[in-house]
Amino acid sequence: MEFTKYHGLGNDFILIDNRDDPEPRITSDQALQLCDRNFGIGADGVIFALPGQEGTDYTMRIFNSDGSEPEMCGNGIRCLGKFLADLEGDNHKTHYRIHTLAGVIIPELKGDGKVRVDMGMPQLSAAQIPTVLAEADQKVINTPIEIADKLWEVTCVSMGNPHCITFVDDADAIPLETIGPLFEHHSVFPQRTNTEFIQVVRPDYIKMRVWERGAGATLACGTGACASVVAGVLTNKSDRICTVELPGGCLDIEWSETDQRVYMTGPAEQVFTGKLSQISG
Ligand SMILES: N[C@@H](CCC[C@H](N)C(=O)O)C(=O)O
Repeated sequence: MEFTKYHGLGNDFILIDNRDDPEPRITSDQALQLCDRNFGIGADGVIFALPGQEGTDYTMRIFNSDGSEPEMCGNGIRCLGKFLADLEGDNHKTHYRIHTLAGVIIPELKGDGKVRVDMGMPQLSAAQIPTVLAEADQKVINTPIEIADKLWEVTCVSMGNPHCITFVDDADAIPLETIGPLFEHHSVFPQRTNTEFIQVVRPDYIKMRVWERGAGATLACGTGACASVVAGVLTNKSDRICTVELPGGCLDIEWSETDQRVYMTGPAEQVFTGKLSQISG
């Protein structure tokens, strides 16, 4: 089976051409093996380009590196946009309507090589995130939660997948490997959560470190960057148009006042193609 490796700011994925079959060619257990950085190809996730449904061009499904299936992936959908264009060749489309478990998401290939994505509207009620940190129809903004003997004020946002955002003075000082899993698996998040630690450099420039559900510390998270700007606006800490600096580079995010949708612009690069010689499971 052929595959292509892409990354978006160092958030890396194995892309599989699955356009002739609505079922992913490999199982979640096999995805876990392929993502292993010593015994497999190495990646933060496996992404499938599947046939479209409900009037869309294609469907995206993704497995995290632990084999779990998230609803959406921001860096991944930019990579998918580039992958589809590469597969379609010279006459490729520039906009794709992609069916995901988080609804229809639209990546647009720009002339400068970047990909701008209409990420849809953020969801803000506790039930939508989901979390039990507030009543089902209430927002979670600057809500205290005790983790590792410390009170953290968190703001929760769903970009189709769950995000828990904390504003800190120094993002580099956060011990991600110890604190990240405590957020991810906390009982107030019934579907676990992605966790972002945000340092506001200026209202139009924030610095983010992320612990991803099902993947751990990654170099970038597109849905996390979108959720963090939404959280910044809700807490009066950031502008609606904001650059997010991640360990792997910068993303430009806009939470539009006009249509309330979030737009993300950033790079996606092909790294290599390969063939799987064997895969068990
Ligand atoms: N890296 C991604 C998010 C991937 C899914 C996430 N780990 C989850 O389980 O929700 C991004 O760029 O958005």
